Parts: sequence; structure tokens; C-alpha cells
Amino acid sequence: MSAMQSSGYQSGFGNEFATEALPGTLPEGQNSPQRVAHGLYAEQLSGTAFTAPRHANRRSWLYRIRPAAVHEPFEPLAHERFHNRFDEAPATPNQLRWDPLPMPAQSADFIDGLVTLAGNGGPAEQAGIGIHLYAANRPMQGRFFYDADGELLIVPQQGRLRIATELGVLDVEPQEIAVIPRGVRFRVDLPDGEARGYVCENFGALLRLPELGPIGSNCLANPRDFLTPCAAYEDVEGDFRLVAKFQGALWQAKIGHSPLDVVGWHGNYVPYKYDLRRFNTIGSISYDHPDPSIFTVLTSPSDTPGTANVDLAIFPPRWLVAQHTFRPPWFHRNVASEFMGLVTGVYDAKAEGFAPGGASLHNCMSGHGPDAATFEKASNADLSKPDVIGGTMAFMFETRRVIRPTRQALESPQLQKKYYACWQGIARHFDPERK
Ligand SMILES: O=C(O)Cc1cc(O)ccc1O
Repeated sequence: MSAMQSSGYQSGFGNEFATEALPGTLPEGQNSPQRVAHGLYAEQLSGTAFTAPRHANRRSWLYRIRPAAVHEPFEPLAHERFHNRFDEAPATPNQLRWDPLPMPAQSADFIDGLVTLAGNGGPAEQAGIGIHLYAANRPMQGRFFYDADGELLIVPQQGRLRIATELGVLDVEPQEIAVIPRGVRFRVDLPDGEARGYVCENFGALLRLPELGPIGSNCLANPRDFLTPCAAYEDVEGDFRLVAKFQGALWQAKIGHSPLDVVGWHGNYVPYKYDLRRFNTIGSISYDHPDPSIFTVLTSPSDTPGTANVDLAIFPPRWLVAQHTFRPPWFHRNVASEFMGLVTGVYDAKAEGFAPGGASLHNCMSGHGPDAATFEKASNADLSKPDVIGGTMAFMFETRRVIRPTRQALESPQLQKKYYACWQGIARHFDPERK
């Protein structure tokens, strides 16, 4: 099957987009005419309840060669490593850290290469997240995937992805992220031959831009930097497979054509990508290290205001200039749970051991913070000079519920048995006489 080429992008977040790969595809003035141009079928894809408030309502109208209903029945598809079983092992209060996942020894496409590290909630309650890693060395050939359980926030760490979706093609590279909405069918090709990264499967409310409050109307991730593909389609028939993730398990159906057959579409329920290097990072220009919520790129709200189902925060290159201040991330315990990954470079709270492609988990109220080496360095730093933090991109999935590691994550050879030791060298400095 020939790979779909990049179809170009439309910019904005939550817009009403309209795009067609063949002129004259989109009906004028209505969504579902008696006969659609070019002999296409009209189909609505609803990402929120019909009656969701207008500002939160997401749906798109797709004009396609065949409706999505055209496939054979689904059968269960075994995939032991990719799942939503977050109750297999006791949730531990220990700080956890993993080395990067090795590239697969056998041939693996994006689906084969998914492995579930942790999560909370689940698809049945439409709340919580799954945290997965992927490591793949082969494009998806003759098969397509959709996730009915949640939207997929993909954070590539190594190797580019070409994500051909029903709504067009996203070309994504490390330091960019992609979001594929719940239900949207896609195929992942690997332009660099292999790829590795992180996936947050969001079972809750759709990711959106955070409120800016007193920051004002700009900064953080600016809406115009979000890119949604223009329409692109393939008109191919063959003995293909459609893989669905439904209620935590995989299913597979025969399909005689590519489901990426949408010739034009309009609406606001869309895949998108964002270049994290465009994030307008703000910080303290007086004293103290602010809460990392100032680094929020996207948030999935929960029913409790200000308490996210999941936030994506990033730690991009930045200048630290705060005076009289311990500049790196402080020692911390949090009611929320913090999963971190590193795309490139060094994270400023950890001098070593947190490698690009690796991961750490600090659960509800588990103490964490700078390691001993970072603490000593920052406590003695010359604050008349800025700390110029360059060449790095760490990120955090922060969620209100405890993040429960899977059994395979706790038994993984990548789990660092001695992670706790990075704080063991923290010296006692207490002296009642010292000022
Ligand atoms: O390093 C971490 O684990 C995340 C984190 C970042 C920060 O800027 C402040 C506190 C915190 O826990």
C-alpha cells in the first residue's frame, strides 16, 4: 500500500475546520444532502455528547468512499502487553524510575510495540488515563487502528511518525506531540525505520488548552501553533485488518478497503499536532520556583474545577534568573500523581539516571525532588548569573488519581532497583546556631 503523503495543515485549536482533497466535495449549507458530491457517503463522528455545551461540543462531518460501518465482525485480538489492567499489582508508594525501552528484538509495528506501564480509571468510567510506551521497527502494513477507549496523546522520543488518519496526515517528530481523537482510524508509518515514544491514553474529557487567568490572552501554547491536517484519502482495496481497542481489549475485523477514504470533512473533532519548541515558557523574574502548572500545554478537566483528569506539562529550554532562590524543582509531595518522561537532554532536577526515553513515577504524597548532586550544586550556585537550560525537553502527565503501575512495569528489567539511592546522599546540614 502506498504511503499517504503529507496533505498540509490548517492552524488553530478547536476551530471549525473545512477541507477537501477533491474540489466540490463539501456540501454547501448543509451536512447530509440527499446525494453527496462524487458519490460519497456523509457520516458524522461525534466526540462529545450531542448536547454538550457549545464551547465543549466536538463533532466532524466526514465525506467518504464507504461508511465506517463497512467491515466484517470483530474478533478478539491477543496483545498481552497493551491493556488497561491497572489493578494487577499493588500500587506502591515507592518512587519508581525506568531506563528506556529497548528497540524491539522482533519485527513490531506501532500496535505490536505498545506496552502499558501504568494508569488509573478506565474506559468504562470515562475517567483516568493509560500510560503506554511504544517501540516499533516496522510500518503498519495492511492494518489500521482506532481507540474507542480514549484519545491518544503521542509523545515521540526517537524517530519520526507519519500518522495517516481518516482526516489527513500528521508528520510528527521528537519534540512534537500528536493527539488522535477517540475513534479516529489511523495507520502509523515510520520514515526513519524505527521509533520510540510515550502515549497517554485519555479516558476522560478531551484535552484542551488551559485557562490563562492573570497571565492574559497570550503565552504558554498559543492556539495558532496547533496544526490539523488537510483532507487526504486513499482509494485502495485489499485484504486489510481494522484493529479496535474497546473496553481495554483489542479486537480485529477484516476490512476490504482502506478506511482512510475520507475525501473531505468539516468540523472541530480533529487530530492535531503541536511543536513543543513553540511553547512560550514563562517563569519567575523575581524569586522562588513557581508551581509547574505554568508549563501546562494541554489539560483534560475533571468534574472538580482546577483538578485535572490529566495535565500535560513540559520542561523546555528556559532561563532561570530567580534571586535568593533554590532554582531547580523543589522537594515535593503532591496530592496529584506525577509521571515524567524525557524526550531529549537532561532534566534539571536530576543530574543523572533519568535518560531520554526513560520514565519516572512519583505517586500521591511520595516524596521526590532534586537528587543529592543537583541539590548541592544549586545550593551553591552563583545567582548573579542566569542558569541557561538548553537542549532539553522533559514532560509530565500529572493526574488527580494514583497512577498504578502494571505488573509488567514492576517486573520490567528496565525498572531501576536503586532509584531511591539518588536521595540517600542528601547530607544533614542542620545546625541550630547557623543562620
Ligand atoms: O521534578 C518533578 O518531579 C516535577 C516537578 C517540577 C517542578 O517544577 C516543581 C515540582 C515538581 O515536583
